[in-house]
This record gives sequence, structure tokens and C-alpha cells, in this order.
Amino acid sequence: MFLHELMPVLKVYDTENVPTNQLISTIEMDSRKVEKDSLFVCIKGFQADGHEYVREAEKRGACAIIAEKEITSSLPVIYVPSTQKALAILADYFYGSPSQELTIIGVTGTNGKTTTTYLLDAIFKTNGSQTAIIGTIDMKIGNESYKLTNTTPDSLFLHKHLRLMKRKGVETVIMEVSSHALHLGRVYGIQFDTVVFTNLTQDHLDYHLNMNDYAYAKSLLFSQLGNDYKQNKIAVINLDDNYAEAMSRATPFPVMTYGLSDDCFVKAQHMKLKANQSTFKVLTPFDSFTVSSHLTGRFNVYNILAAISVAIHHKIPKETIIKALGQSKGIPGRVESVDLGQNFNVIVDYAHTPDSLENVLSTLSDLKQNRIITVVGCGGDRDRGKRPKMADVAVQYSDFTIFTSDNPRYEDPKDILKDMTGHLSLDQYTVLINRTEAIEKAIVCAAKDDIVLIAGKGHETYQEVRGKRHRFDDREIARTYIEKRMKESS
Ligand SMILES: CC(=O)N[C@H]1[C@@H](OP(=O)(O)OP(=O)(O)OC[C@H]2O[C@@H](n3ccc(=O)[nH]c3=O)[C@H](O)[C@@H]2O)O[C@H](CO)[C@@H](O)[C@@H]1O[C@H](C)C(=O)N[C@@H](C)C(=O)N[C@H](CCC(=O)O)C(=O)O
Ligand SMILES: Nc1ncnc2c1ncn2[C@@H]1O[C@H](COP(=O)(O)OP(=O)(O)OP(=O)(O)O)[C@@H](O)[C@H]1O
Ligand SMILES: N[C@H](CCC[C@H](N)C(=O)O)C(=O)O
Ligand SMILES: [Mg+2]
Repeated sequence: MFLHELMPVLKVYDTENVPTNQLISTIEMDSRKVEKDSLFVCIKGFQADGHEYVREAEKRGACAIIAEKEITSSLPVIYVPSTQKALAILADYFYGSPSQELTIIGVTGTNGKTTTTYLLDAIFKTNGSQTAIIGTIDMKIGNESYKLTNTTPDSLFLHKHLRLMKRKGVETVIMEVSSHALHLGRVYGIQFDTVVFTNLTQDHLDYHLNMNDYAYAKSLLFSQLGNDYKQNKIAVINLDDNYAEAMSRATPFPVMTYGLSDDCFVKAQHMKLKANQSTFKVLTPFDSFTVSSHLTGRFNVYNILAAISVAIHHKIPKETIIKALGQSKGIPGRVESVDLGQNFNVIVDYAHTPDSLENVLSTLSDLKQNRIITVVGCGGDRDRGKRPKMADVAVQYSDFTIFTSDNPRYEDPKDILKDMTGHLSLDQYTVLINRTEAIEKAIVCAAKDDIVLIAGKGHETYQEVRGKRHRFDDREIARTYIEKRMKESS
């Protein structure tokens, strides 16, 4: 592709210094990846500023620079108002607008995104579609899994990989869309077919100014749905959530609502929620059918309804939906049971917000036959306001709580734990900074039929301390101590 070709795409009309015969090999936003004839886009980030790496890009063979701030360079420099936006526009064009050729479903909300995308993946696969997932756990293209740094990667990565997915025969892409991604324009230019809103409760107030600002970021998925390329676009919205109206108002496209209240288009009735099985009747104005899933709890009924609503819109037969939900196994790190045949229950779950912790703990409370022992911490360099709230929820529902570390990052874990527990009375909990010791203690203390909930890290396989990720997997540690206890008692 010629550099010159990209100018009208960027709406740059002053092209005097842009050579007409310059071919572009790649587009890069990281100077360390620049190769001969790359077009380097300078992004101002939170740690570094791409404008300061122009020299390195030149040395590595870049052919031109896109900048939003005055820079000096021997190469042609094309100035744009926002390099972030320019990157998304360029990446989309460079890779031939792959999102127009794929069915793309975007799921946003504070909690339930990963779960809903996994359910949708199961439904679309059962319907015979080749699928891909992009999200917190990984990126999956068919049966291949790739680790990602972010739940929603940057626009360059996205457009590039959407093209790769198309080449590999993928038809449907189901992706989580985080509020950070929306705010930073990572999904700008992606042509979604269906967008989903799960819910909005407190999280990420280290990044967003307040709940309104956070909600506004989420609403961008709904307002940016508008364009002419695709037919039958729709927003699927949880009507029972306080922010449902804000999301509905943001989109010019039709809205399909779901939830438990009467006004919902897709709703659930006659719920029977057991430890390993949720069964309920799905009602729409035109149909009704019963579904069963291995996912536990009322909050998962919402995730299932979200997935069913999308499937109905995409004209997937109800028999296929029923089959896919019935067959789909649990999701890694989401209410995942660690079961070695011990006489108490150990559950690993990714609840890392007050609302998700409350949802999972109230579900476990309904199911409990004896005590609940909770192990939980809060991430460092993240929303401090959620710390005391998560601690309150933990002690409210648990007979015994052990507060511990969860990715302290650059904070002192003691400070995080102080934020969590400063207001609590001492007999409600204990603190063990070392997460392995906390898990060990919970397992040693567990009596017959107790439930040990290990919350916050779910599928994560690391503990992040001062920029380093040390191997750590709640499920592995739990297994080690359950085995030890079983050996000792046999
Ligand atoms: C706060 C935030 O979102 N940061 C993201 C951002 O990093 P950054 O701004 O620090 O980047 P930077 O290091 O300052 O670099 C700026 C620019 O200089 C360039 N550079 C840098 C160094 C160099 O030698 N040469 C060079 O060209 C970089 O390539 C980049 O283009 O851009 C990076 C690349 O896209 C992201 O990986 C990174 O996510 C970090 C890891 C992160 O932790 N993000 C979290 C907050 C996040 O986004 N989370 C949401 C999920 C939330 C949820 O669902 O709960 C997510 O979608 O992952
Ligand atoms: N619909 C829901 N409402 C409230 N809590 C939920 C819901 N679904 C899942 N949870 C809880 O939130 C945790 C995270 O769920 P999930 O991974 O599906 O959410 P997510 O939105 O992808 O989270 P993240 O923002 O970290 O990517 C689960 O382990 C469970 O405890
Ligand atoms: N996507 C979330 C994950 C939090 C997981 C928890 N284990 C933590 O590290 O806080 C975030 O970055 O805030
Ligand atoms: Mg997720």
C-alpha cells in the first residue's frame, strides 16, 4: 500500500511533503517493532510518549511518521489531531476493513463479559459457525489460544488479528470491550453487528473520574454502533440494571432488552438454581422454552439471558441454544470448583468488585450447608474505593474471612489491606499477606460441608509484584493443600 493512499483516509489534504511512490510495509505504534518502510504512529501513553521514539523508528527504517505534536524528523511527518484515532483508522484501512466481513459481537459491562462471551461462543459453535473470542482469559481462534496483555487490545492489534481470523475461516468474533478500550479508542472503527450491556457497578474509579464518566465510556460502544456498512444492528441491554436507560439512549439502533423484570423482551421465569445446575423458562413475546446450564447463581441467569438474546437476534434455533447451554462446561476461574473428593467445597472465582463478590457470596449463601470461609484481597494501583466495600461484603456473608494479597503491583500490600480492613472490628477477620498461607489456612480450617471461596484471581496464573509476574494459581495452591490435608487424615 502506498503512503499517499492513506492521506484521504486520514482526511489530510496538505500532502506536499508526502512522497507519491512510498510503499508501506507495516504500521507500527511501538518503535521497537519498526522495520524497513514501516509507518510509525506516535502515541502518547501513560508511561511513555511515542513522539520521543521517532529517532529509534528512523534508525530501524521507518518511512514516515504520524504525529499529533511538533517533532523534528528527517522523514515525512503527517500531523493529525489525534494519533490514537488515526491509528485506528489507518489499521482498519491497511488491513482491508476486516470487521465489515465478519459478524462481530461486542460485550461490555462491569461484570459478566467473559462469561457471556464464552456462552455465546458455545452457542455459535454449536450452530456450526467458526468462531473467535477476544477477552480477559485469552484470544481464541478456533482451537488455538493466545495470551493477551489486555482484555481488549489496541486498535492496531485488533484490525490485524481480525484480518488473520478472516483468513483462517472465522465467521463470528465475540469480544469483550472494556471501558478503558472504549475511552482509549481501541475499538474505534470496528463494525459491530451486536453490542451487549451486562451491568454497571463500581470498578476502575482509579481510571475514570466517577461513575458517570465510567458509564459514558461504556455508552460509547452503543453510540458508535452507528454506520451504514451492516444491516440489522442491535443493542442487547440488561433492563434490570440502573444504567440500562443511559445505554439505550446512546444508540440510534433498536434495543432488545433482557432480564427478570416483566417489561423485558427476553426474560426468565421459574428459576431453579442448584449448586451445579440452573434451570429456567425463557420467555419472549413469540416463544418460550426451558434451558439448563451448569453455571450457578442468579447472576449467571443474566449472563445466560444476554447470550440467548443475541442468539435469538442472530436467528439461531432454540434447539441449538438449549443444546449449547446444556453442554457447555464451566468457565475457567468463574465459580470453578477444586474437587479432589474432600468433604468440603473449594471454589475459585474471579470476583474482584464489590458487586461481583456480593453476587457470588449470596449465591453460595443460598447453597451452603455449613460455614463460608472467604479468602480475598484487592489489586494494587487500582480503584481504592472498592477496597472497604469488598471487605464489607466479605465479612457480611462469610463466617470467617482471610484478607490477603491480590496483585499488589507497585503498592505495599499492607497499605491495600489497611484500606480494606481499617474500619472493621478485629474479630471479623484475619490478615495473612502471603496468599499461599491464606489459602492454606482456609483449607486447614475447613470443616465438613464448609465452602471455601478464594476470590479475585480466578483464571490468573500469576501474582504481580513490582512489575514482575510470579507464577501463582489459586487452583494449584488449593489443590496442594487439599491433597496434603487428605493425606494427613488418611
Ligand atoms: C492504562 C492503560 O490502559 N495502559 C495501556 C497503554 O499503555 P501505556 O499508555 O502505558 O503505554 P506506554 O508504555 O506509555 O507507551 C506509549 C506509546 O509509546 C510507545 N513506545 C514505548 C516505548 C518504546 O520504547 N517505544 C515506543 O514506541 C508504545 O508502543 C506506545 O505506543 O497501552 C498499552 C498498549 O495498548 C496497554 O497494554 C496498556 O494497558 C496496561 C497494561 C493496563 O494495565 N491496562 C489496564 C488498565 C486495562 O486496559 N484494562 C482493561 C480491562 C479492564 C477490565 O475489564 O476489568 C483491558 O482492556 O485490558
Ligand atoms: N452478570 C454478573 N453480575 C454480577 N457479577 C457477575 C456476573 N457475571 C459474573 N459475575 C461475577 O464477576 C466475576 C467476573 O466475571 P466475568 O469474568 O464474566 O466478568 P468480566 O466482566 O469479564 O470481568 P473483567 O472486567 O475482569 O474482564 C465472576 O467470577 C463472578 O463472580
Ligand atoms: N481487569 C481487572 C482485573 C482485576 C483482577 C484482580 N486480580 C486485580 O489484579 O485487581 C483490572 O485490571 O482491574
Ligand atoms: Mg473479562
